[in-house]
Amino acid sequence: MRTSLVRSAGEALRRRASSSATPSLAPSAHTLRRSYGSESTPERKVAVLGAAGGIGQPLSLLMKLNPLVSRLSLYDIAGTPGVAADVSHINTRAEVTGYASEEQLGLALEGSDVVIIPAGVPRKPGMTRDDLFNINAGIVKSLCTAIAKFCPHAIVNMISNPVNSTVPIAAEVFKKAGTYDEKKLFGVTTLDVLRAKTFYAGKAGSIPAATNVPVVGGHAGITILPLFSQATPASNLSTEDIKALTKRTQDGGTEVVEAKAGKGSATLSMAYAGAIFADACLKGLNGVPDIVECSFVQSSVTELPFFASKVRLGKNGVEEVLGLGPLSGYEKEGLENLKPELRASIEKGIKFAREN
Ligand SMILES: NC(=O)C1=CN([C@@H]2O[C@H](COP(=O)(O)OP(=O)(O)OC[C@H]3O[C@@H](n4cnc5c(N)ncnc54)[C@H](O)[C@@H]3O)[C@@H](O)[C@H]2O)C=CC1
Ligand SMILES: O=C([O-])CC(=O)C(=O)O
Repeated sequence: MRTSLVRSAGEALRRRASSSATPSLAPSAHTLRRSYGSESTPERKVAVLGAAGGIGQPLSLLMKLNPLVSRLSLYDIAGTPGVAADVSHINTRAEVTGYASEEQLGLALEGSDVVIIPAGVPRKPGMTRDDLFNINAGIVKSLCTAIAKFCPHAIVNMISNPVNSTVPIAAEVFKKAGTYDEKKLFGVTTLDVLRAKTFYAGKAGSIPAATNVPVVGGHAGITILPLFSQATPASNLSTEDIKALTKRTQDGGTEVVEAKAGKGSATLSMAYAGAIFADACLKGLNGVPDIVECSFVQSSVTELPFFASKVRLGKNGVEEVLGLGPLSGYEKEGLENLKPELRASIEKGIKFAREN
């Protein structure tokens, strides 16, 4: 039956395989200890909600490859069995289970350490992220209601747009349920950071993987504020170049939406970004020191209640929300300009959650 619990199709096969002489590509316990610095790698359950979607599928694949994950729970309202069966055949540590209907959402969530949410509709050309609000706000609200019930202590990585509103919606749902922990709710803005790094490296001639650029604010248009004055390695790009890089970073999502011409928005780069951020959360939970990523979180860095900036991750989620550091005149101006839009999106989310 479609709605029945989809135990990973290859479980029996996998058990047989792991007890056979088949060489495993999964890292040995020794490698794990070496790589992650702790005595043993703890059991960690990660749930992906919206796992059969454009982001969900490659993200599920990447989480299956992550040696920090021991259980991978894949939930979607459509198409989960195929994705779960497919991903489950990869011979890595995580045991995969698929859940294909709302009645199974509780099982999907129970015991989760990290819940990643890429469920919801993506943009088409001509739309803003806020145009997704009417559909995605309800989806996020119902998923977060279930999280409050079945895994109230999980870290939540919100990908569904508009992130500037869906994170405040999640916070309100958790507050209503009495489970809100501001240290555990994250809007995923990692893709903005990847774009800023890539575009900057292209212009400055630095190695993309060795380039760093903090991105602060929010996750839509001008609310995305890359701080190229803090980029490393430093360069002496012209003001015009910095303005063009800023605009390209802010419009990065739209660039992909237009290139896909009606077939959705960023999925592959977003899956990579989501996997990087979830990995950082897992490392933080496992006590790996100095894990810092930008994320949209409850914040007192500005007068806005939620704001993206660098965040130090630890055993309880957010360990410290870091300040903005020194800003250029152009960035200070960008910061002031983004505040009204970001405030309005936050308030829209809060209002929706309180009234529905
Ligand atoms: N934070 C970010 O940087 C980014 C966010 N996004 C956002 O991520 C979201 C997903 O994008 P795509 O994967 O491309 O969309 P998609 O349409 O390909 O996949 C969405 C999936 O969510 C599922 N879904 C819908 N309602 C659900 C529910 N109630 N419970 C569980 N699953 C449900 C659908 O069945 C579908 O499989 C969109 O809102 C998009 O705007 C996209 C790119 C970057
Ligand atoms: O632009 C979109 O709609 C999807 C998104 O958030 C991104 O790619 O940054």
